[in-house]
Amino acid sequence: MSARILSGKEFAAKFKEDAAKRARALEEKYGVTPGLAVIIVGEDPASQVYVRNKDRACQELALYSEVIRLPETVTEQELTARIDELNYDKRIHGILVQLPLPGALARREKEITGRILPEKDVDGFHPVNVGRLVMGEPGLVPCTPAGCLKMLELAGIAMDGARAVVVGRSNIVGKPMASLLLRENATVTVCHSHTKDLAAVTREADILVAAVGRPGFIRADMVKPGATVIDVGINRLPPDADHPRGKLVGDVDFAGAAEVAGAITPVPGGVGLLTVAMLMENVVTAAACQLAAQKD
Ligand SMILES: NC(=O)C1=CN([C@@H]2O[C@H](COP(=O)(O)OP(=O)(O)OC[C@H]3O[C@@H](n4cnc5c(N)ncnc54)[C@H](OP(=O)(O)O)[C@@H]3O)[C@@H](O)[C@H]2O)C=CC1
Ligand SMILES: Nc1nc(=O)c2c([nH]1)NC[C@@H]1CN(c3ccc(C(=O)N[C@@H](CCC(=O)O)C(=O)O)cc3)C=[N+]21
Ligand SMILES: [Mg+2]
Repeated sequence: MSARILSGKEFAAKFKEDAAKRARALEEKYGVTPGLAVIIVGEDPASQVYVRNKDRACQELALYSEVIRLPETVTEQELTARIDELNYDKRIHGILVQLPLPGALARREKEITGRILPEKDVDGFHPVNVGRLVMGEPGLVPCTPAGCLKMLELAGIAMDGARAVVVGRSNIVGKPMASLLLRENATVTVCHSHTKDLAAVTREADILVAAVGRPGFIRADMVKPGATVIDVGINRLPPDADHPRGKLVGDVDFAGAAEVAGAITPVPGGVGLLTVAMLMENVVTAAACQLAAQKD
C-alpha cells in the first residue's frame, strides 16, 4: 500500500473545536446557545447511526439539541406542522429532516425539506441555498460535500486546475460536490448510471469522488496513479462472523485503490466524520445569522 491515508478524525476534531469557540462567543454576545433539531421518521438503522453521532457532537460542543422521532405512520401534514413549529422556535437555529424518508413520504421529500426556512436549512437542501451555492454566493452548503472539500483543503490537495471526477449526481452529495469543486477552479466531470466507459473517465481524474452507494464500486484500474480518492460511500455488508452487525465499507475497493492512489480516505474514519463536523459548523453559522438579524 502506497497511498497517504487521509483521516477524518483529526480534521473533524479541529472543526468541532472552532465551532465550539464560535458557539461560546455567540452565547456571550446574545445569551443564546445555538440549537439543532433533527427529525427522524421511522427506524432506518443507518440513519440511527448518523442521528446518534450528531447528538453526541451537539453534546460535545454544548449545543442545544432536540431529536424528534416520529412513527412511520406520520402524515405529511403532521410532519410539516412539526417543521413549522421548529421554524418559529427561537431555541432552534438549524433543522434537519433525516433522509431517506420512509414509504409514501419519500415521494414528498422536496416539499417536506423545502418547508424548512432557508436560514434554518443546515442540510443546504432548500432551493434558495442550492441557488446560492451554484451562483457562488454565501449560504448553507450541504454537510457531506462541504466536508469533502475541507478534507481536500486541509490535506493540501491542489484543486485549482485539477481534473475532478464526481461519480454520482444526487442532490445530497454529487451535485453540490461538483459545484464546490467548480468554485475551487477544478475542471469537473459528473458521472452517473448513463455514463459510457466510466473507467476511462475516472482514470482522467486527479481528484476522484465516489458517491455511488455500491460497495467496492471503484476498483484500482479506475484510478489514475497518484490521484486523490475521496470515498463518500457508507455501505453495510451482510453480517459475518467477524462483523455481527455487518462491516461498514465505502464505494471504493480500498485495498486495491490504495496501491494506485496518491491519497485516499478510509471508511469508516474518513469524510463521514467531517459531515458531522460541518453540520455543527452550519448550526453555528445559522445561529450567528439569525441572531444578528434579530438584533437590527
Ligand atoms: N458520508 C456521508 O456523510 C454520506 C454518505 N452517503 C453515502 O454516499 C453514497 C451515495 O449516496 P447518495 O448520493 O445519497 O446516493 P444516491 O443513490 O442518491 O445516488 C447514487 C448515484 O450514483 C449513481 N450510480 C449508481 N450506479 C451507478 C453506476 N453503475 N455507474 C455510475 N453511476 C452510478 C446514480 O446514478 P443515476 O443518477 O443515473 O441513478 C446516482 O447519481 C451512499 O453510500 C450513501 O450512504 C450519503 C450521504 C452522506
Ligand atoms: N438529511 C440528511 N442529511 C444527511 O447529511 C444525511 C442524511 N439525511 N441521511 C443519511 C446520510 C448519511 N450521513 C452520514 C453522516 C455521518 C456519518 C459518519 O459519522 N460516519 C462515520 C462513523 C460511522 C459509524 O459510526 O459507524 C465514519 O464514516 O467514520 C455517516 C453518514 C449523513 N446523511
Ligand atoms: Mg440518496
